[in-house]
Amino acid sequence: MGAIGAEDLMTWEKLQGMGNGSDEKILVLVRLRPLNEKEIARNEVVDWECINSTTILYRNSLQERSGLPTAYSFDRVFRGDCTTREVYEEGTKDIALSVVGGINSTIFAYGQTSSGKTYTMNGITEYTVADIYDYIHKHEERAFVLKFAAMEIYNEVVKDLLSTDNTPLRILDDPEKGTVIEKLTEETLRDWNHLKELLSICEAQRQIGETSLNETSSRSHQILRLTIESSAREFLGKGNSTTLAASVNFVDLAGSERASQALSVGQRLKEGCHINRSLLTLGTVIRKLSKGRHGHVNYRDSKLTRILQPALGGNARTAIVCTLTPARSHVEQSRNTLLFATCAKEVSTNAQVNVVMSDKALVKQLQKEVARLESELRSPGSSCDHAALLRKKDVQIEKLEKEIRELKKERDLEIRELKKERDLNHFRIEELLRVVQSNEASQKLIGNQTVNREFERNGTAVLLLSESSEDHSSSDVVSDSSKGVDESMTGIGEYSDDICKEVGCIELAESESEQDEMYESLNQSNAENRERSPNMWQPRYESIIPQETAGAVSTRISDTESGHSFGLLEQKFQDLQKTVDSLVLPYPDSSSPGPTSVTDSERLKLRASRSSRANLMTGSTDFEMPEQSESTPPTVLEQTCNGSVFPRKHWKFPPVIYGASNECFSRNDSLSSDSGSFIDETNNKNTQGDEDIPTLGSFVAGLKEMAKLQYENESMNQVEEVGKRAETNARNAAFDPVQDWPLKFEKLQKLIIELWQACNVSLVHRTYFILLIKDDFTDSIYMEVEHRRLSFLRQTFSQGNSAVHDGRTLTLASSKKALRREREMLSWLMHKRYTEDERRRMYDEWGISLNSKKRRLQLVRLLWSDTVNMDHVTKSAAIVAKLIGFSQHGKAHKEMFGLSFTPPRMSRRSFSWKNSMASLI
Ligand SMILES: Nc1ncnc2c1ncn2[C@@H]1O[C@H](COP(=O)(O)OP(=O)(O)OP(=O)(O)O)[C@@H](O)[C@H]1O
Repeated sequence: MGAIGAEDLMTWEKLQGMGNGSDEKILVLVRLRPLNEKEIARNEVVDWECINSTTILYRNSLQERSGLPTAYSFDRVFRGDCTTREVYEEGTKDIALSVVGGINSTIFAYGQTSSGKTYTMNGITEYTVADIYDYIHKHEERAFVLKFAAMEIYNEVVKDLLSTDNTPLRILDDPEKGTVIEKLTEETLRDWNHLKELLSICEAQRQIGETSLNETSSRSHQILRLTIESSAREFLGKGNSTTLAASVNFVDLAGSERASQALSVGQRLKEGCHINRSLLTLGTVIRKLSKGRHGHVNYRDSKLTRILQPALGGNARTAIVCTLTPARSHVEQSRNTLLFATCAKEVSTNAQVNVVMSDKALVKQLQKEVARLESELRSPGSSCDHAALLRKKDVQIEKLEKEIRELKKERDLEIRELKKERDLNHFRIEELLRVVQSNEASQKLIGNQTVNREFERNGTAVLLLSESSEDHSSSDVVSDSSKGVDESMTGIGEYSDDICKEVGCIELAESESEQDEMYESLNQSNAENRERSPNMWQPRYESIIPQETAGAVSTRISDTESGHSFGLLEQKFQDLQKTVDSLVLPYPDSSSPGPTSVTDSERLKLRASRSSRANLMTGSTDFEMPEQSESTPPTVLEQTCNGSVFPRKHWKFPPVIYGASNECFSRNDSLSSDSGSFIDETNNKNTQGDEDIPTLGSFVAGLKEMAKLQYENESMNQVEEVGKRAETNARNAAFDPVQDWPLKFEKLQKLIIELWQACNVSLVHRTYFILLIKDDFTDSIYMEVEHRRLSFLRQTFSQGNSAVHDGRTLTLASSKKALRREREMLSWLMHKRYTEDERRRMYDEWGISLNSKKRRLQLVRLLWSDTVNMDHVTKSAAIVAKLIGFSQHGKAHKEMFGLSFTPPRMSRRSFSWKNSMASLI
């Protein structure tokens, strides 16, 4: 069964003028019956009046004041004196007879018990069937087949009224036919009399129920279904006939006094045990449908609504006759019936003519449809439309693909950034863990150490912490007493290295107040110690506390634009340090004695060292030395090279020299960030220890300084550079700085290594540099600047000139001397960092006889001596790194100290040092 085609519809419309497949509201009729005998006997008052053909009015003066509506309008209302014939003719006939034209229809009778439902429905059924037969007789050109079925729904059980078998019937869902009742008797009517017989059977069946159970008739639903199929006689037997098929349902519902509860709330809903489920669901379905066909409609909640689903918002024309009892005593039920009717009149159905086509007719129909579509495709206008549509779609697809590509790119970038951040965090955590572990180890070490104070040969007092467990090999002791290095000095190195250096590198940002407190503590302790031993603390302070710090650099440059940006970088750096601090804490200090026994002097030293590192790393400015430092004799270097005295500037290692140009080197206000880590070379001959090793912090500060100076220089030359750039770019059109960097890196690295050697640059500096600065393009700025500085320095030295840096004059001779001192210090550290076995293996590897003297010194002198062999360079760097306690986590160090930076994406045309520097900010 399916919707009829246009031609068939026209045929039907000609016949009936209806069934065009559009939405149609349910027809709602209200029939008021007259007072019955009992009611008259009770002197019931009639409160309802049909004031016209569509409106019924409640006339009770008391109720009028209750605020409830008094007038109700419907499609048609019938007074008590109206006959059923009138109700049929003027109300339901049109809908009921739709069935002959292939349109499903349903007529409901709804109302409270004894309101006249059965009375009305019996009449309507009879008149309809009579009219159907009349129609059949008048349309002999068509062959009709009538089938009749009847059922009753009681207590949600479906019963066949044409069968004596009381077995409940099942409701099934058929994919083609929709909802069907299994095994329901369907009689093909022979004639009108036959139908009358069947109706009698139904009545009898219901009658049985009525007698066996009180009120059954008012609590059961009866559905009489008449199905009509019709075909044009001329096509019958030819295989191409079209059949119209539809059913009309006559539904006599249960008494609505139960149904009213479905429309009520509160107290009445509690009477659930008496509520007829099918009526309740009918009310709910009608209410939902009255608000439009939105959302789920619970047809399947009851047998009635499931069976009559097409009549409730589906493919059917529907009429509801609401019957009313006029008596005042039933006013509440009457109102509920009118409420239901009001909802029902808002419900729409969509009836269509149902046609059953023979296979042949179906093929013919399909062929016609194919022909129509082919002709559409062939017509030039439509194909042109298709082409245009396709082009439009193509453009849309392209646009979408582009958007997807963009989004993908953005996502990839984000992922890359996140990965970088993750890696950085990973390294930071590893580094922190390492430092925390070192810190713990250091604290244990302090607890185990014994405190010794000895006066050195030069009369300087130092605090010695020697580990009782330390086993020193006499063969490895540097015997040159003139160097002032003694085995008993080991403790200093251990102490400062484990506590001051490693912790100092991480334990960075001290608050200003804490620094002040430390400074006071230092002064106080100094004063006390001066009383005990006037010179005792002096060298120590000199060796530990820096005069200028990396922070001084940022302060100094903060006036300039580039300095301001550089300051931001420093700020970033400090933020990181704070985070590190929070992770490293609690750290034993004088205010919170740790579990180990640490003397005041040890604590003092610890704090002094901490302060120095903190000061160095945080970039705090002008951490003034205790006044004793003022009396420190000027270094030989300072006196001989510069001719003037620079209090508190002490150099022990070959200087790490930075500076963009002559002016930069000679700037008196340029404070070397690493100077603070160099100690007096004359006064401290005997106090050498690895605490004197330039820290990674100082190295980093130096790198930043040189990069910053380069940036400043670039800024000054910017105008000039812009002019040259076009020419350079044109010349280097095929040059990609990023892609070509690895090659350039190799060349630069070679040159730098040679220059280090030529300029006697500190081995520690070389090691830091080689381990931190790799062939990553982001490091290119440091490589370039280092190369420029060294080139300048070698040129200066070769001309016999001296370079002035940080107020100090540097010459080839002085740098040589400093390098020699550094080698001595490193040789002394060798027995600390390497076991005897390890040292022996190294001597063997480096071709040093085990019987020879000063083997450590011999080895250290070999380090960094070959500028061509990269294997030699790598091994040298590894050994120096181990000696100075520098971990190989180059990347972690770079990230931690803010050395790593990603240059902005640059094209060949825009590449410049300024861009590289800008990315530092
Ligand atoms: N319009 C009417 N004119 C005269 N008598 C009527 C009318 N309507 C109903 N009656 C009479 O009222 C009585 C009850 O009618 P009917 O049985 O049709 O009510 P009902 O609503 O079907 O009740 P139930 O729900 O209990 O089956 C019947 O005796 C019937 O003849």
